[in-house]
Amino acid sequence: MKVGIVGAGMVGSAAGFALILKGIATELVLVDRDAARARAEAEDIAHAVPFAAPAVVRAGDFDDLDGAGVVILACGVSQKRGETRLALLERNAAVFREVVGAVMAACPGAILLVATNPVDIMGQVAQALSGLPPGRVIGSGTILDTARFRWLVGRHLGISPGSVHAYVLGEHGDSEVLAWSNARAGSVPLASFAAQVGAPLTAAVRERIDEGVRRAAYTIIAGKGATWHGIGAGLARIVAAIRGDEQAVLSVSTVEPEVLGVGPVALSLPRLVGREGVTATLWPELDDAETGALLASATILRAQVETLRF
Ligand SMILES: NC(=O)C1=CN([C@@H]2O[C@H](COP(=O)(O)OP(=O)(O)OC[C@H]3O[C@@H](n4cnc5c(N)ncnc54)[C@H](O)[C@@H]3O)[C@@H](O)[C@H]2O)C=CC1
Ligand SMILES: CC(=O)C(=O)O
Repeated sequence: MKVGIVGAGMVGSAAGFALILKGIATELVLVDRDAARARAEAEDIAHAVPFAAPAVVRAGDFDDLDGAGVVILACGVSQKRGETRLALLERNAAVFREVVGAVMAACPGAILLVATNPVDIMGQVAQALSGLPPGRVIGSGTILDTARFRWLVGRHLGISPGSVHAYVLGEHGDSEVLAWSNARAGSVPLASFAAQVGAPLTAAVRERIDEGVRRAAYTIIAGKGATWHGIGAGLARIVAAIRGDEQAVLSVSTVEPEVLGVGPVALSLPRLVGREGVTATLWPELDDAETGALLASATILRAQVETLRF
């Protein structure tokens, strides 16, 4: 599959590297307003091709996105130390006003995969600017938070994160909701599994894991200025699901007409992802506290959208 990436910074280039190493993209085009950066990243990623599957990697202009099946939008500003994702909204909405029309002119048939923060609202902006059906504009949403959740739970239980079936829902941001009540290890409810392996999920353990997921970006940004490896792998996972028409259940963000009475709003829920993008939302069973937290998250996102004109 031909994949385009607009924004060849840390996130865009990490996604490109993951797509090449995993053999998901056969052609990769990097576009950035800093053309020298795009050329340098393309050359660096191309040097990984001899260690992976055959692929063409190059820098280009918007016109070179022609024929792409997926275009990843990773352009714009990122958080400085201590800054929230929501604080980026106005600046990145201005970037999308420049970029989305140019992408659509070059490849109207592509699925847009948004990584730029605040990713839920940027996905909603991209959907409105592109005029594409909601399922063809996918925000990476909580794919990364879900990975962080599974990794921390797996480490606590001493099992593979791949055997942890648990999701983070709502905003990719401070109001996100860790859905503990329906989480499982293998086919066993999480609390029962934890008791069986002698690693109970006490309130203190849950709080530590919640903090580890919710604050991960802040902690990593404090240490190295930005995050990129995790989201790069997450974006590659979503593209793989599209390319393979997998109908994979992934926590990604799309615009819903309403969530718990709030809308239209984009946030993450478990969704089916395949060749046509998102084709279904799978409403999870949540307890009252989680439902309340999801409603609060939807309300925060909707209030931010209402500050924008697009
Ligand atoms: N969704 C997620 O889970 C995550 C999202 N992010 C977000 O991804 C975005 C990118 O982050 P980084 O790659 O670290 O930033 P970066 O600063 O390294 O890269 C951004 C790139 O966008 C380019 N750019 C800016 N305006 C442009 C325009 N009008 N046209 C073309 N290119 C343009 C810049 O030249 C730069 O190369 C940020 O909004 C960040 O918050 C970061 C990590 C995780
Ligand atoms: C920066 C960001 O959104 C993250 O690492 O979660």
